[in-house]
Amino acid sequence: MSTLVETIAAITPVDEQARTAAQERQNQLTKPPGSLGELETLGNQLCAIAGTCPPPVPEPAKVCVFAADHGVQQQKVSPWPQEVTVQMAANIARGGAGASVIARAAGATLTVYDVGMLASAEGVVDAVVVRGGTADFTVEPAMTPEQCEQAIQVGLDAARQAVADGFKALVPGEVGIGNTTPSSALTSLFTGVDVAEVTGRGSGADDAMLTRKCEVIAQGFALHGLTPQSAAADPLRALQCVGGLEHAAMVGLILGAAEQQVPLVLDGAIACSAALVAVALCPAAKGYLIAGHAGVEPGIQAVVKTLGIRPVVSLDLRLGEGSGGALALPVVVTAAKVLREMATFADAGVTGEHE
Ligand SMILES: Cc1cc2ncn([C@H]3O[C@H](COP(=O)(O)O)[C@@H](O)[C@H]3O)c2cc1C
Ligand SMILES: O=C(O)c1cccnc1
Repeated sequence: MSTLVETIAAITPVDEQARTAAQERQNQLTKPPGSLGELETLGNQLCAIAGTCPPPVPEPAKVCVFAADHGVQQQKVSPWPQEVTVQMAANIARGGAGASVIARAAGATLTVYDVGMLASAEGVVDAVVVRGGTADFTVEPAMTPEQCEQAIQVGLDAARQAVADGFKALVPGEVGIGNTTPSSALTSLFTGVDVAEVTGRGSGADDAMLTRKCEVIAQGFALHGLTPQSAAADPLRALQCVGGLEHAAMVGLILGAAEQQVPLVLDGAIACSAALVAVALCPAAKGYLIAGHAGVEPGIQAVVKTLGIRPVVSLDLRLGEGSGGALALPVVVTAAKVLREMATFADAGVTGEHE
């Protein structure tokens, strides 16, 4: 079981030579060059991740859903009662949630990990860091440094186990009532974009609640002395002060995927905010990230812009749970198959020269 420090040291940048080889192959395939658009870019990225062209087909995939509760919900930042986290974790594990259905449709396996809900839930892996979840970050740091480290380790271990079990792509998912508030806090810190611009209605906040979410985040920043500069200098402290246990676990999953050199297909605003922390900790991890979808939460846009990645699907989702990442999986698989299965001009006897 290697630690976060060892994992970061083991992550290598993706292979740019393999990306170049992939682009050359794209140009030999029986299509006008560039005609498969961003599917080509995605296929090329899969080659860079695997270090080989054509790339392996990234299936089967595993969706790892981390479930936790949030002390900041004491400030009423979500319209839903906190017990919904446990209830939904059980529902996701049972197969009845949105992400369960979408993962099934994509042929992906989904596992739910409890990293700190109010209570245990049936069918959910016990990886509890602290029962009851984080502390209210308007009063004290959300996590102790040890809790934060332990939650990251849950994600790292989940990634390693998944790859050891034969999974070829990973999707981070989450459930946690109130978790769009810590997500917006992290996204604002690591993009430098104003809190108001990256904070949305989450699971249904009205205007008054939306305003309160922004105020609560500002309060947290003031209490913990957090600025984009301090977050960049010490990303773990920012995560520990205003993040959530599931955010920390997703940071671990993302870094674990990069270490294992498998593609990591991001979900919505919450997973995207964790990706920013992972990349702040280890810039080389960026090359392994695929933006699953462009959803409704405004934070997603700020993240994909900062990371320079383009969402695969855009269907106005605002669910989380890993749903948007899972929905993108068939497209990611297709991008690999194009490079593996399309005939070249030479193979097919099609004239490749043109004016
Ligand atoms: C029934 C239900 C199912 C969900 N599945 C994901 N979320 C999503 O909504 C929550 C975040 O939004 P907020 O910050 O507004 O609480 C998280 O649980 C997230 O996974 C759900 C929310 C609800 C209510
Ligand atoms: O973008 C998301 O993942 C999201 C949006 C709203 C609520 N929960 C999650």
